[in-house]
Amino acid sequence: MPHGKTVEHFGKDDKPMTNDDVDAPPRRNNRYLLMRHGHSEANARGIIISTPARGLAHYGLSRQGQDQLAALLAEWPAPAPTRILYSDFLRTRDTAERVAGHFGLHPQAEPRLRERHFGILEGQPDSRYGEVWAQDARDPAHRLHGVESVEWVAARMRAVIDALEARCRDETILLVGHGDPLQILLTSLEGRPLGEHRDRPPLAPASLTALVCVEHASRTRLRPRR
Ligand SMILES: O=C(O)[C@H](O)COP(=O)(O)O
Repeated sequence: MPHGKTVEHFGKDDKPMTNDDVDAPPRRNNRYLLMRHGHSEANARGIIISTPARGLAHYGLSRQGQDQLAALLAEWPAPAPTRILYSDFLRTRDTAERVAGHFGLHPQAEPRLRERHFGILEGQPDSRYGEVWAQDARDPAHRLHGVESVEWVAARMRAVIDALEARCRDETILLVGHGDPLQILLTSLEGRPLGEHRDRPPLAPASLTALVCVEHASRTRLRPRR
């Protein structure tokens, strides 16, 4: 399959979008859209919020994140989801509920989509991600600072896809999650070494990535055409 920038007509209203990456994927029963939550209060404060104790009830979308969601929903650059699963952290729940409301769906909480647990770095400045990511590149099984290993994150994220493949057919399923877990999932699905997950361009808040799909043999980062 070719690599490079292409334009593909993709979506219920046939809006063209760019895709920066085209890979040969396995055939799947469903189409998947991966979404990072909108900009959050934790992102705004530059801190790591990775534990259910804090993340389930606090640190929802910032004003910037709410605006990102409104803009995305005004010009949704993908097929309409038929099912939405989300990490039950507040920032992802809020994101999922806004998308679900727009499409008239009832989103389902899926704890396996939660943020990677960053151990003793919880509440620390997000500048500390770098030391974990550096160690990830050396050893995807490491638990430096008590963080959840890349291997564990990959396993629980892959399990979500596997379960959906087993029970759903021909659906467009939106998974709303967090930066590291989604990057790790993509790296795993591409069959690349898990330690390379931060070699991918970072997924921006409120970004949408299509993981293809029955009809379309490509993996596509989606953007409305400006
Ligand atoms: O990838 C990252 O920078 C962190 O996982 C951020 O987590 P978040 O997506 O919950 O902000």
